[in-house]
Amino acid sequence: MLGRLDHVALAVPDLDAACERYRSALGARLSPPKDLPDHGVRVVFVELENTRVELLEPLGTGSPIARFLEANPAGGMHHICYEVADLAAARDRLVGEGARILGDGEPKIGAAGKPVLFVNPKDFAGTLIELEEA
Ligand SMILES: CC[C@H](C(=O)O)C(=O)SCCNC(=O)CCNC(=O)[C@H](O)C(C)(C)COP(=O)(O)OP(=O)(O)OC[C@H]1O[C@@H](n2cnc3c(N)ncnc32)[C@H](O)[C@@H]1OP(=O)(O)O
Ligand SMILES: [Co+2]
Repeated sequence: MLGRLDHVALAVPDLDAACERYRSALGARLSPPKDLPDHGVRVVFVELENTRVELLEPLGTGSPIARFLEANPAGGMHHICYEVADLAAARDRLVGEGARILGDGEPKIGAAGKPVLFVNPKDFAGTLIELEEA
């Protein structure tokens, strides 16, 4: 069911500061910042040869990463995102395996313009998983 690793996401308290650190200390290639009000985040991608790292800052009130940053004020690894060929089939399979899909269970359009879903971290070894249709 699993395709390639699309991204690893880091929640950061200050996106501009994180970008500057990645740019100057690591020589990283960064995407332009993008606001995703539907998801409550502002995002920049660090482009790598084999995958991407997603830097996330809270946007607006009720951001899903706000509480994470309260618990981890310096930031930290927030989720991993796997590609799947068929998101509805992947969701149905996971639900059949007893995993809980977050939200209303319906896909939303993610930062790459593709449908995404999130799986409860309590059902996957404490790691929040995002599934993205390839
Ligand atoms: C889609 C756009 C973009 C993209 O790539 O395309 C993105 O990736 S946007 C990413 C931001 N969106 C989301 O994360 C959506 C899914 N997340 C959620 O619905 C919530 O963040 C949720 C349910 C995972 C946690 O909600 P909340 O923070 O309100 O809950 P608590 O603080 O009460 O935590 C409950 C419990 O879960 C543990 N937890 C929270 N976040 C994580 C995490 N990222 N990884 C692992 N575990 C997490 C937290 O420690 C609590 O554990 P407990 O043992 O009960 O103390
Ligand atoms: Co993501």
